[in-house]
Amino acid sequence: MTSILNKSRLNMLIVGPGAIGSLVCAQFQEHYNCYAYAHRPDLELAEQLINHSDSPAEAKQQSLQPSLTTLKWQAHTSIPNLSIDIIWVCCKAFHSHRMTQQLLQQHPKAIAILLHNGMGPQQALSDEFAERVLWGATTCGAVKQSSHVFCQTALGQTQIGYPTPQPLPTLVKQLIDDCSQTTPFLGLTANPNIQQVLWHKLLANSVINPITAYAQCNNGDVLAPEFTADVAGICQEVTHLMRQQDIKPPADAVAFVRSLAQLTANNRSSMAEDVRQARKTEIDFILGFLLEQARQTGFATPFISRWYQRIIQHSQTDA
Ligand SMILES: NC(=O)C1=CN([C@@H]2O[C@H](COP(=O)(O)OP(=O)(O)OC[C@H]3O[C@@H](n4cnc5c(N)ncnc54)[C@H](OP(=O)(O)O)[C@@H]3O)[C@@H](O)[C@H]2O)C=CC1
Ligand SMILES: CC(C)(CO)C(=O)C(=O)O
Repeated sequence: MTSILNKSRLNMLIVGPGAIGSLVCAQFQEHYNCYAYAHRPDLELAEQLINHSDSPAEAKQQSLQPSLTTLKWQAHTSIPNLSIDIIWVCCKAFHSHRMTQQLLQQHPKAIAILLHNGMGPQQALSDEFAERVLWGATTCGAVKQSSHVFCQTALGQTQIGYPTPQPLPTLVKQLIDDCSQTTPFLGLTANPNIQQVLWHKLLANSVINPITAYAQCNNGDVLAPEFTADVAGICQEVTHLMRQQDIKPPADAVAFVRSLAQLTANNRSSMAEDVRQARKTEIDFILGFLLEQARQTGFATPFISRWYQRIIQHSQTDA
């Protein structure tokens, strides 16, 4: 008999019930109670996730029918005194610290798993809540298709772990185990070196996101000769900062970033979309975070500084 069938249903709270939040709900709703944190009173939850068994492009080519998953989540405010076991933090990086801090205080049994892009809130929350905070990074992709529908655009991997090596709580091991036995939406795995995973993702986001946001182009356009010097310059600065933090950079940082740009060539980065839709970007948690690291060590970062300024001048900055 599987582990899923042996246990009572646990309560999960999804903070930021957007694209990534809908994947978390789809992944766990059969065996866990999924609640979406209502950060505003008029929040309407999406009802469906369109999921292709393969990449959407491949599915289209092969005329595969997408599968539809009905999302069974409820708004959290309607259930007072609910005891939460797991908090999935799927909001944007600029909401993460305040929301997670508040919810971990309100739910003293809960463990938070942070899935947003960028860096900064992770360390601050671990400093305050220690082993109640797990760090995560996902290569899954999802977008909003209409007001009540999200679409999974990439079936990737979601890695979670503690920033310093220590055993995962039984409950978290159970989640990973359960995921491996059901339809994969998140591809959840444990990684004892999650800091490295997050820094490598930060490297990619430091190059692809600002360039695509500023030039309003697809990820693949970052490979164009006009950006070669910027790609190399940002990579050189980020890898220097990684080494200063004792994080091992990819063997060839430029090749690493270029291969990700190639892999996601027809996609638009999250920052490109945020700028296009005049939404606040996560620049302060990507290049802003790196600028703060550089400031602390006195390392000059002309490429990071230039691209940070470009995005700040180019985008909306309100909360
Ligand atoms: N989508 C993707 O493919 C990927 C996204 N990521 C990262 O995951 C994170 C989430 O991205 P994504 O799901 O795309 O973003 P979405 O915009 O789809 O979702 C964010 C959600 O947060 C909600 N929100 C707004 N304000 C608050 C608040 N104060 N407290 C809590 N929640 C709030 C939004 O609701 P409202 O309707 O009010 O705006 C929305 O439901 C980001 O860091 C992103 O970079 C990482 C990899 C891939
Ligand atoms: C890896 C990349 C650039 C994929 O689009 C991403 O994480 C983002 O858009 O934020």
